[in-house]
Amino acid sequence: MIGAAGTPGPAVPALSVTGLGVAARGREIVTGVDLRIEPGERVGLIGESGSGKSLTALAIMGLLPDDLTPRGSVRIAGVGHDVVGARERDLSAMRGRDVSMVFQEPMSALNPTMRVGRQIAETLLIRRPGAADRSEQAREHTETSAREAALTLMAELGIPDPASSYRAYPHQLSGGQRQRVVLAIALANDPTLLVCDEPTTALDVTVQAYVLDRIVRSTHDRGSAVLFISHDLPVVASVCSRVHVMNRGRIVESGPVETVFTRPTHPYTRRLLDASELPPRPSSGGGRRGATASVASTGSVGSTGSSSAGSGSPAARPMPTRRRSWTSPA
Ligand SMILES: Nc1ncnc2c1ncn2[C@@H]1O[C@H](COP(=O)(O)OP(=O)(O)OP(=O)(O)O)[C@@H](O)[C@H]1O
Repeated sequence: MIGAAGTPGPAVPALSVTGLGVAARGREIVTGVDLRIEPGERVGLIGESGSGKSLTALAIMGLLPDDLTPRGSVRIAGVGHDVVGARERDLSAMRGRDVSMVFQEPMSALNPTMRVGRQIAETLLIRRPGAADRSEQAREHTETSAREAALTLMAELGIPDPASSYRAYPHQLSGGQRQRVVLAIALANDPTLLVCDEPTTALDVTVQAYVLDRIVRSTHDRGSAVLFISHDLPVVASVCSRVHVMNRGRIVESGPVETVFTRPTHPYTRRLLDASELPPRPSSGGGRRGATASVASTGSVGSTGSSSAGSGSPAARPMPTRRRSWTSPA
């Protein structure tokens, strides 16, 4: 395990999930999920549609709908309570401060009637301890610094012309720009853990590479751990160092991306890989054509570098750019 600064990390994991289950009307949909993510580490969660990835993510965020019941344990570094069974007040304090989430569709995470810069600045203000109690003058100063911090974040995430984008409403931005605003909100308080659920699936492939690159770089710079959910295996290969494979609510295989994607042991993982756009494995018979292009050519995610998260380079490994919609490998 390697910490964000390239030195052996502390014993406390960023995320520790033990025996997580999610039940609907007594029927368990997610069962016995164990996950551990070290500080600064990026870990993928893959599996076909309906395998339970999103429910796992929502349970980690304490965001399950009322008709679903979690069990087991979800601990996040710096949070003094278990997420499972916590009060809504504690969960809401935790979200945005210790853990943030980026969903597939940015519009669902943004307030359509508020300027985007204001939405980023408010996240900074709300989470700043004591912000509401300060004198008017001190508060004004805090608001000015929040605005400046929001502009800096927007520039960091490659939102063009931050000063004028700050004043834009969500509908005035492109999908890729909106997702970068969501990312800015998610990263505003340097969360311990960022959960990404198909963060680039709705984006055009060229924008996708750029947004992925920003996710990798910005979380690396902050030492934030990432749980990265995707059905797109090349994307997972480009972002993550370890991966968990989920099938029918259970994790069936886990390991370093390089191992799982080249020498899978579970038949379900093999089927997933065979249906993916990853280059053929030596043992897979070579029936599939491998993708040839790498995002390295765009100077983006996965150009070179170590496959270990937080080891100095934010990049993981080359990512083939050809992609298609997921279909069940079964
Ligand atoms: N509120 C609910 N009540 C009952 N079943 C649900 C509920 N929400 C989700 N499910 C079921 O739980 C299973 C897992 O859903 P989940 O959304 O976690 O899958 P997923 O792996 O994220 O799929 P996708 O990649 O399509 O998002 C699915 O069969 C889904 O229909």
